[in-house]
Amino acid sequence: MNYIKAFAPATVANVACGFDIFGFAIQEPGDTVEIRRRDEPGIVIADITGDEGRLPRSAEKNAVTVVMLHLLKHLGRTDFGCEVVLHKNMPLGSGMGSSAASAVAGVVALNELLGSPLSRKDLLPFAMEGERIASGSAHADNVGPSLLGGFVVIRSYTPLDIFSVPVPEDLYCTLVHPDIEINTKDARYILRNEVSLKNTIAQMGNVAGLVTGLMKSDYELISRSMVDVIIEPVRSILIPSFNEVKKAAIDNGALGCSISGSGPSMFALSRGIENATKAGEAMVRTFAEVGIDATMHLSGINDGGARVLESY
Ligand SMILES: Nc1ncnc2c1ncn2[C@@H]1O[C@H](COP(=O)(O)OP(=O)(O)OP(=O)(O)O)[C@@H](O)[C@H]1O
Ligand SMILES: N[C@@H](CCO)C(=O)O
Repeated sequence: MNYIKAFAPATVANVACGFDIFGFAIQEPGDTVEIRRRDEPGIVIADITGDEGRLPRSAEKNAVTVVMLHLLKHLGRTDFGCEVVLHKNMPLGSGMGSSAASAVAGVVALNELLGSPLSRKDLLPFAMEGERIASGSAHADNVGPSLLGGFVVIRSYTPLDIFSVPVPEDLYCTLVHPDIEINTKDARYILRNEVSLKNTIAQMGNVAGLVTGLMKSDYELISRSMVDVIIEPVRSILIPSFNEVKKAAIDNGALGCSISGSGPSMFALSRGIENATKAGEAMVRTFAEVGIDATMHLSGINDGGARVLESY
């Protein structure tokens, strides 16, 4: 094989109460990567589309290629060379898992080109290196679901222990991206390192409630559990009209609404596509009231994750 084209989806990380431990994949948008074998060793970025020239062109600095360099080193394939074209289909600093989608598409494409020496799950630590370069933290709650699909729990980082939770079929996500930018690095920097016992107890109850609600298709329990008493109160100040947008989603039929990843995107979960549409439209209208354009993405939970689109 000489050529692979792969797609990796956007993701919603944290899912309200699960900072760094919960994430799920949506259907669209996502990044697409094309890689082509070349005779000389080394990885070269030949082109990037959709980034308005903002992303690094050096293979050591871009999430899409950093993960490939780590994988090649692990496999002892320093003789290998390829050319990479990245198609960015989502904004940077969006809270939609933009850097993660590039990293996952890159590592999946390269693994396929090399004849699939590693399983999907074994690619995770390499994909996490893309997050380290993008935000200074190798969190797995975007790369995990983008790679594996579905709703993912990271039970532990050391050792890495990740698993999937089944979700109700009629669960829909509305992801709304206001036209502003927040870097994950900055949004992590403002968090406190200490958490009170009272908030820890409340958060643990909601984490257990959300997983149980998803597994039992108990929409009421999902709704009651989409509460974040630790991260959201700090980060929501970075998003104009956060409280109004959240209220608009819930008043219009959403089960719950919170920050997607480190923001500024906000997501809502709803039972059924009609509620999800109504909630999303209300969220977009509420951002518009303060002069902010917002884009809505409506999707079921993507249970397949990244996929190879073409190979020859
Ligand atoms: N291929 C890539 N795609 C996106 N960002 C990249 C990529 N490679 C490097 N970066 C850098 O990562 C930073 C953006 O990452 P950040 O984690 O803040 O955004 P995000 O992935 O949209 O957010 P989140 O992880 O909250 O969903 C930018 O500084 C950007 O230059
Ligand atoms: N869990 C990470 C996700 C970033 O998308 C954070 O909230 O910083």
